[in-house]
Amino acid sequence: MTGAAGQIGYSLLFRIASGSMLGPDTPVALQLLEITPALGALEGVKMELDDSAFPLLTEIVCTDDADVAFGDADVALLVGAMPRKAGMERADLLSANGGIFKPQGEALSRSAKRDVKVLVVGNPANTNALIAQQNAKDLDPGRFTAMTRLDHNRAMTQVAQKLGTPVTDVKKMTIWGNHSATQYPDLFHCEVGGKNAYEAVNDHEWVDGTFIPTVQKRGAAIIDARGASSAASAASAAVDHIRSWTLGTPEGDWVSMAIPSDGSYGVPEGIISSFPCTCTDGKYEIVQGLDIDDYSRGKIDASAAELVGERDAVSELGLI
Ligand SMILES: NC(=O)c1ccc[n+]([C@@H]2O[C@H](COP(=O)([O-])OP(=O)(O)OC[C@H]3O[C@@H](n4cnc5c(N)ncnc54)[C@H](O)[C@@H]3O)[C@@H](O)[C@H]2O)c1
Ligand SMILES: O=C(O)C[C@H](O)C(=O)O
Repeated sequence: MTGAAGQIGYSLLFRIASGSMLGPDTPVALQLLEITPALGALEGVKMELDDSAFPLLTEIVCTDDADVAFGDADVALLVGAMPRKAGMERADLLSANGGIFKPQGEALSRSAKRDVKVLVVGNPANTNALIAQQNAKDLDPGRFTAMTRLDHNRAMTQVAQKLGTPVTDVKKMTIWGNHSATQYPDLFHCEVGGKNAYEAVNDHEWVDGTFIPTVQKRGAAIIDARGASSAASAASAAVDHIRSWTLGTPEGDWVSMAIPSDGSYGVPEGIISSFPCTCTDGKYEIVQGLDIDDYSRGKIDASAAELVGERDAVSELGLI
């Protein structure tokens, strides 16, 4: 895990060590990366992990060397990133993150297991994943994913609350596109209690004017309310993403993962965009054959266009 002394790390590490991510029978060795000035704080987190006496936890390594952190890694959680600061232009943000994700991609390529599962959480997550992927010349590009599971979980709860049902009744939620305000949470293919969610809601105004913007802007709403970005829920979503990828998705359901596009659903090939995915035997696959109407088409295309713009910007900066 990178950014291990940060807010998300403080939640995520304890969930992983307890077995939530890889199951109750899988031992966990943690290799934690931080920038040199944060190694002291990271040592404090290690002390607390030690003090929790987790039965599954076999080893904790704290380092500022990416090759040590990624050495023989089965799972790489790229959480540390450069946050947007007041007055920062998008190109500045992409460039600052390129300085992190380019060398980390190179280190993953040198040091991680060939079948490493990479999840990028640090924002802008999709494009940071693309930068890491494009600089990991000796790894299969398909190993690189970005997190839209938090958006997926947020969308599930919004629709469950609207219909007054438990969240366990919500199946086949899909987030399309970028982890940004252009993302498209899709109720047309979602099911609640076995019924089509859009029809069950039966309120287009709510879908268009409340549901979609609430999910799209939830990150900003958390920042406004907490004075800091989501951390425990982001950690929980990262656990969910890797658990689904590793242990599989249940029959009759799917999850949202940002993965390299193969051109499915008209999303330009190569960008790392969110799709409905099933996972079996440690492999993910895009759910095929969904009907996309004009309303959804416009929203999927808008988010894909934003990702193409980000890809072109990092390409111009020489990061990919
Ligand atoms: N995809 C999502 O759904 C989602 C949700 C919430 C937050 N985020 C993003 O996750 C990231 C982390 O959030 P946080 O709240 O934990 O932030 P934070 O600032 O609390 O922690 C980030 C940590 O990363 C470390 N770091 C910076 N550069 C590093 C590098 N090169 N190598 C290793 N570590 C490095 C910092 O020292 C810091 O400890 C942010 O970019 C945030 O926007 C994404
Ligand atoms: O860190 C942010 O900007 C928000 C975060 O990505 C979130 O969705 O909560």
